[in-house]
Amino acid sequence: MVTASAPGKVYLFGEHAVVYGEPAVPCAIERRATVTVDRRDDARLRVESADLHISGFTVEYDAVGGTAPDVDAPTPLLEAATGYVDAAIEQARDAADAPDAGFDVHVESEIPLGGGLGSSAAVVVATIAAATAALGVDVEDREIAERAYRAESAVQDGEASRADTFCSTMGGAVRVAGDDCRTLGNPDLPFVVGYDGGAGDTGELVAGVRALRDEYDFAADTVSAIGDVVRRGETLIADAADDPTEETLEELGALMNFNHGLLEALGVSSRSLDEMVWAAREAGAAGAKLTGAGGGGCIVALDAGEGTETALDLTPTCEDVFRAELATEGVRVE
Ligand SMILES: Nc1ncnc2c1ncn2[C@@H]1O[C@H](COP(=O)(O)OP(=O)(O)OP(=O)(O)O)[C@@H](O)[C@H]1O
Ligand SMILES: C[C@@](O)(CCO)CC(=O)[O-]
Repeated sequence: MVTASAPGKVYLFGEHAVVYGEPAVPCAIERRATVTVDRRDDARLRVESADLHISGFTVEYDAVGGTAPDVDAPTPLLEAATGYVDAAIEQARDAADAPDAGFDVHVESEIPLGGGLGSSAAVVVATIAAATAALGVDVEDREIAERAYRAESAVQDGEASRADTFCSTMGGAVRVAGDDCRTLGNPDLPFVVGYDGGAGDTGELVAGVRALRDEYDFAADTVSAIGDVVRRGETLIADAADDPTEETLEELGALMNFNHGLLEALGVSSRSLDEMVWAAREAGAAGAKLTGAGGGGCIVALDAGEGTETALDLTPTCEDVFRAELATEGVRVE
């Protein structure tokens, strides 16, 4: 039995635009997905996740030959339950050259599903790390990240960037542009997260932005403008390494506000996300924006004081609010 965990993330800047090669800066946060795998004697895969909203639901199916799982549940639900774990196990088998390896997989996660905190990336990264360790192969972090990207990309029909999976693997703040993935160290940023209890469909939201960008030059320009915001923002990250000054936080916050406006223009915000963003700003946050794919889920604000937490607590559309510590450690075998 091997257990591995990997962190979720918030985007300081750059989601969606990163799908088109612009840079993005996600930061790993101390909310982790933990995956335990057990080798089986056969080639089957059994996935168990307490966090999926299909209570008591486990799936067991033949991993070889694509035999459909023998359970009475609608296909989309099944795909949601198994898709990412399945693709991650496929990557682990490939890394270990063990195409017939079967596993019992147990997933536990502190990351809300589809809420913009990178739940799928964390599950995929932790699954690959646990399963490769169980198969006795030593896989470097960069290879885990690349394989996790391939797994996400396969599930999301090729519409994924390397940002979520690289960040979850490496921890800290990272910069991703296309296949250029770098670590940026551990900025000391006072992240506050507000969660509306909802979720967005990443695939649909990414497809929506693509359609806008194809139809309107100004939508393509909006995507490029997000890239400009990121290029400006990343120059401030080094200043935020240790006890950032108020000016650094103010400028980072202003750029986050700008980034949110551009995402809003691309149609990926929602009323509840906007309400939480405004509650944070009015409470004195240096800046606030949605994080991740959008549509519903989480916002991230920068506020070293108590104001944003108090204001979000009082915001009717906000279901949960918490201070998010940077996860300096990425994936780890426990
Ligand atoms: N604990 C879990 N157990 C099993 N599958 C999970 C778990 N958490 C996430 N997933 C899978 O990931 C999917 C959500 O991934 P999706 O990329 O849509 O959102 P996200 O990663 O949380 O948000 P974002 O991409 O906006 O950061 C779920 O539908 C499920 O298939
Ligand atoms: C919307 C998006 O940019 C981030 C989702 O967390 C999609 C991706 O980068 O794969």
